Amino acid sequence: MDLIDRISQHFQDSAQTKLDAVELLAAPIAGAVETMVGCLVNNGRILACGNGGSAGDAQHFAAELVGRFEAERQALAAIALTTDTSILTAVGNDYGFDQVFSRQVRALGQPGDVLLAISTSGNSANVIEAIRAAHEQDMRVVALTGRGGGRIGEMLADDDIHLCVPVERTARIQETHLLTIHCLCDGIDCLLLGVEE
Ligand SMILES: O=C(CO)[C@@H](O)[C@H](O)[C@H](O)[C@H](O)COP(=O)(O)O
Ligand SMILES: [Zn+2]
Repeated sequence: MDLIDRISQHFQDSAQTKLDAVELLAAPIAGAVETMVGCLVNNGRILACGNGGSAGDAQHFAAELVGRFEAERQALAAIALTTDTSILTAVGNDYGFDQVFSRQVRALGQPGDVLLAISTSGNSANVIEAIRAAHEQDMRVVALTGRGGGRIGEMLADDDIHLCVPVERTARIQETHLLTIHCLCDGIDCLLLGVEE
């Protein structure tokens, strides 16, 4: 397969993964939008975490809420737990890397806040610990996972929301996570502003 063929295959696979997932994910994404808007209008905050590409996704989401997505609106309260290198190194060094997000959830999270937990495998220990801390703080969890959901899928509470991309390949899961994040941002704007397009 030459490079052009490989690139074409990536585009085909990515598009197909998204098309295959829409039936499964549309309703729970809408539920996640309602949960997030309910949190935000009650002065709650959305905390977001993940590793590697998913750290980038957490930051992307927070940027679109604090800044904006497509429509002009008020700033919305979202914090990526992946950005403060002093906190990440201090907590990682003193308590272990598994605690880098959970410690921040315990510091910042309040009842009624939402944790956006992102893991393609559903098995990252620091994301699992963050979910555990969120439950202790009476926060709701919206989990973006893949590959069947892993341990995260098994630990979610009944009123949490699981958005699991039903494929194995990390790149495809991440690409569908980003689309999902844009659907969340669009849905939040739609409910807050009545944005049509
Ligand atoms: O972006 C990629 C691979 O596409 C990597 O940086 C990937 O995010 C990292 O290996 C993460 O540590 C994977 O963690 P997770 O998604 O399984 O929770
Ligand atoms: Zn990646």
